[in-house]
Amino acid sequence: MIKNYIGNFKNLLIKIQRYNSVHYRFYSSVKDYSISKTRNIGIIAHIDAGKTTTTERMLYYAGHTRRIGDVDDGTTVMDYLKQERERGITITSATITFAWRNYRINLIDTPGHVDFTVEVERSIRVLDGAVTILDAVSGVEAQTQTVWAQANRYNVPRIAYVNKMDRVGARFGKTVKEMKYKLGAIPLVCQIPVMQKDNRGNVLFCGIVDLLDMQVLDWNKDPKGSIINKTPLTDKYPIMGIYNEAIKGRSSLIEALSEMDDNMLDLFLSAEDHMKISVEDAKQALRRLTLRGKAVPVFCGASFRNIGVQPLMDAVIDYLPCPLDRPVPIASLSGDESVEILPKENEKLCALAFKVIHDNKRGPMVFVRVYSGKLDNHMTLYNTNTQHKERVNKLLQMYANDVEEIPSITAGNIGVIIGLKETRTGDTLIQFNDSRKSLRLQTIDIPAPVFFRVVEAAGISEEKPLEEALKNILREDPSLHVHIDQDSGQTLISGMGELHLEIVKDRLLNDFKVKAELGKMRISYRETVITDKIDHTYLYEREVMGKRVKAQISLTITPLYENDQGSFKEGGNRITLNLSKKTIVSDELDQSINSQETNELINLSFEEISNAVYTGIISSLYRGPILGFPITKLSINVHSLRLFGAESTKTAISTCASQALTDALKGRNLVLLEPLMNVNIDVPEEYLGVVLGDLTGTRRGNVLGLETSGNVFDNFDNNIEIYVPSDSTSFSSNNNNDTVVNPKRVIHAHVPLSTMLGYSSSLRSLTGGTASFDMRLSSFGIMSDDRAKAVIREMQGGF
Ligand SMILES: Nc1nc2c(ncn2[C@@H]2O[C@H](COP(=O)(O)OP(=O)(O)OP(=O)(O)O)[C@@H](O)[C@H]2O)c(=O)[nH]1
Repeated sequence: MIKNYIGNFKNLLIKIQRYNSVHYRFYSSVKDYSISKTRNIGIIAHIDAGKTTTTERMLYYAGHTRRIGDVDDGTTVMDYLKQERERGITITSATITFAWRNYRINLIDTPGHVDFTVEVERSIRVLDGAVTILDAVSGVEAQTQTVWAQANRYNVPRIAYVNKMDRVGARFGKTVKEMKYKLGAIPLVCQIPVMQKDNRGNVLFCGIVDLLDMQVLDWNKDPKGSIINKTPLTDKYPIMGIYNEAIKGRSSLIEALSEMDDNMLDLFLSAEDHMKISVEDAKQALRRLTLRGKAVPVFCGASFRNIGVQPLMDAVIDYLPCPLDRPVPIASLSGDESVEILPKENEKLCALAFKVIHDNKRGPMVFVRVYSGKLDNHMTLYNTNTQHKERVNKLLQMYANDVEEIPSITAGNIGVIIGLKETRTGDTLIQFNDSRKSLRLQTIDIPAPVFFRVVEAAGISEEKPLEEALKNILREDPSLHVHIDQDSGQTLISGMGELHLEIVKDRLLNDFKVKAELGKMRISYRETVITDKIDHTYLYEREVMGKRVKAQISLTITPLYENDQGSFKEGGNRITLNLSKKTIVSDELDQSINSQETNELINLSFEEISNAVYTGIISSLYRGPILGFPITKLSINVHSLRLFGAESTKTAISTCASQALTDALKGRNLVLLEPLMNVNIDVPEEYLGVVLGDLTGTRRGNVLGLETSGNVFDNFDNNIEIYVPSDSTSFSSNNNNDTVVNPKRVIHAHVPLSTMLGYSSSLRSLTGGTASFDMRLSSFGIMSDDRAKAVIREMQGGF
């Protein structure tokens, strides 16, 4: 027995020496759970709602950590990038796996800041369900609405957690109301808060009532909140009013469930009393409705005080879907064909790389969700986007900044691959010997970057490391773009916001240790032409390596209609190739249209020729004639291409297409466009005037609407009646009554981005930190002559 023990210990030491960053854990193993016992969930919310604080508690209660990390001290497990700890915000989505009630939870913590919405979107893409955290004082904030809409786009079932119930001014009922009014959700309240007065008369949040099993839960026995005290709620309970409120809450919940769920309706009709409906039946009905996206179960707590987190973890298991509960993903094959990707281990492998992180020791870490089949260690893969063969060196399970090596990742699970050299965020991976080489899972749309900065190496010896570092950052972050300015030769890096590029700078200098300088933050403008219609034919003729290359292209350019955003991929333009195989090739001797197939005359397929034309048009759109900003808002229709003789190459065709477009725009009425942002500002009534004045004055904002937050509930046309616990009863926080104290107004406006630089700090100083805002690119608008001249002067003054 002792021998055995020593033998095992030696093995363990050998393993530790072999790979010193693998941590062998003795708690909460998460292996071998079936797909139905897996939950891939995310936490989405407004900045500072308490995502990281809540997640840290989840890890602690699941036994994954031995102490509770604190955002304010910079000791959290989830925010593990140096910049995240320093700034106390989440930038990259850390993925973490832990076990709860014998289920495996793969949890993705997502950033709340508006600059990182792409990060949220790519996480939502791979989630099966989400926990929305709301701040009980601020309620539903602007960014909550943004992330809620993102989750709607992917039909992600959600539960909600109203956090910070311990704060003065916390109002659970008002927050529930706002969920219905502002988010368009049907919130079903599953818990109500227990509030109690202390000796000094302050009302404190000290527990919750579970409306399903009618028990009072408190965490008073253990300051770390590991022990939950449960007491059945009866009419003898010492806090006045709470029993009646709970009865009202339970009957409303059962009624709402019966209105929406047929099984529950049957039970409801046959039961004499809603109290007789079992907890299990109610839970099942709630689960069915949540999975169908019909309702959102609502819970409450104060994570920072260690109250309410374990019931939330239970709710993740009870109400959020396993991969089998989700619609089967459809992947595209070449042409119009598509295939269902079944979540089964014995199917062919199909995985999506949803995140790439560069790790100094391990190299690129590719986070994947396996949709079907099984991904084994050392497998040879095929990346259908880059069309490269890739080899798996190691598979890892992540525990935030801690890892465990695993032999495989099965269908429905999330893990990390080490060893892939070319894979980027959004790529589809299959097994190398799979014949479905064009199989692609749907990827996310990435909004156009609106800021850029020049980045320069501090010396010649730093150029290579800078190039390498930028390459790695680009693989990680698809919302960043790097390109070389043709006139100045400078490298420009563009992204989604000021903070986004600030973090890139931090990472280049501190993580990648590159000596580089970054120029001023600049707005990324666009260019377009004001015209009715341009018909243009262009002849390209060159001598290339002793051979004469000749091609002719005809195209038509028209502006896109006001509401037509164009295609993301095509930079807000719409490119149509109206080429048919029979009209492409002409014999030089006989200029008439030749009826032969393309490949009989030249060595290129029709697809290669079309791709070359497309690439040429795209490259020309990338750099406009005024200041070299991308061209946008055009519809370009290429309707004829003639190749003369058999010598045409793909490069020659691309160059012809690119020059045809540039030539067509020469001497036309070209204008500069500036990014216009959709701005939503939550502001207390007393600061409304000052914020509006600032917005419509120097910031040139155009106010589209004003709403009152919270009180407009009745306007919402949603005929399911929902239960809203009163915020005015004796057990509720601080004796607030239902009338909104400090009501907030929501300003919706269109504002040029150029006037919104540094807006967070000026809004903070205008409102004493009581307002919050959310900003997204709406469109690109034409600039006035004066503004355009000023921008041209500024840009020509150098970067
Ligand atoms: N009073 C109180 N404060 C809380 C509670 N939960 C979180 N906080 C505080 O709120 C602040 C923000 O918490 P985080 O957990 O970093 O919020 P987050 O949503 O992860 O923030 P981002 O990652 O930046 O989006 C910190 O100062 C926390 O200590 C709570 O239940 N009560």
